Amino acid sequence: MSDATTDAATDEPADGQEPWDVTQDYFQGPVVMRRSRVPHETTDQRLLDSRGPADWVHADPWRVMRIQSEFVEGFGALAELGPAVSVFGSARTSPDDPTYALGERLGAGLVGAGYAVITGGGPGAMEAANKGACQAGGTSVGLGIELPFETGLNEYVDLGVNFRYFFARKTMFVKYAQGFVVLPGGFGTLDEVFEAITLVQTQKVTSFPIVLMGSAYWQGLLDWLRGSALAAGTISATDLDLITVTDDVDEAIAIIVESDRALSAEPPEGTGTHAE
Ligand SMILES: C/C(=C\CNc1ncnc2c1ncn2[C@@H]1O[C@H](COP(=O)(O)O)[C@@H](O)[C@H]1O)CO
Repeated sequence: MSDATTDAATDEPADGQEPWDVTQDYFQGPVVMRRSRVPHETTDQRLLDSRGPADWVHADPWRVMRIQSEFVEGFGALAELGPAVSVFGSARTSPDDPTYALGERLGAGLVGAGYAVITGGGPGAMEAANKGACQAGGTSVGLGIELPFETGLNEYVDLGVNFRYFFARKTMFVKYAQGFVVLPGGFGTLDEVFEAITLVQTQKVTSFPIVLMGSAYWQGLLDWLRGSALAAGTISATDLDLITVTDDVDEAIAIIVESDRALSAEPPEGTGTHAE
């Protein structure tokens, strides 16, 4: 669409029209422009004009809108979820691996204790926890992530949200869960565990339980945390208390239930005991 006062192709004043008055202040929201800064087109013109390069679609301000929309969609989908636990674990755990059966028992047990199960919605350990939750008749949630190799949400997800950005998705895992249970996993799982530990350790969130399942798998990491990180003074002994390790599904669930109960008995947010 072209403007009444300029020729669309050249931005010059159209025949018989007055040029833009560059002696007048030009207001664009809070911005004031004068002389050479006075634009030759209005904001509406730029919005309604479909010609020209489309590079702006890939520019950061536009990206911010997409990021914002992921938060809005995620909050909207999960706001009424009720009590939930986020379960993490390897995307590569095969259905015949004992960890898969552990994930199924965990998913079912969490449902039995009144929790929805939130996972990354992918294959492996995520699928196992969703399967257990789904088959136990509970709420099985998958927060998928757009990856170059598309895997899609596993078939046991009943409520799914697909994210483009990892950080928006990670907010949902924390915001809507009463605790984290972590099955054996690789880099993705480690990232999720350590982000949770960091949030609790720095008191950026109300403390929540982080339970690692599979003691044999996690032993090497715990040894390193004690033998290297603690020994070097990069973490403190109390930081190690932020995680619990167990092989027992009932114990993992009991830890979350107990923490949930203790938190419910605490004064509500805003009374000085919680971090913003
Ligand atoms: C590797 C394969 C598929 C990957 N698909 C994923 N879908 C959803 N979420 C994923 C996926 N991969 C990683 N994640 C997240 O990280 C954790 C698992 O990562 P790990 O490196 O496998 O431990 C998991 O909790 C997800 O949130 C095809 O096999």
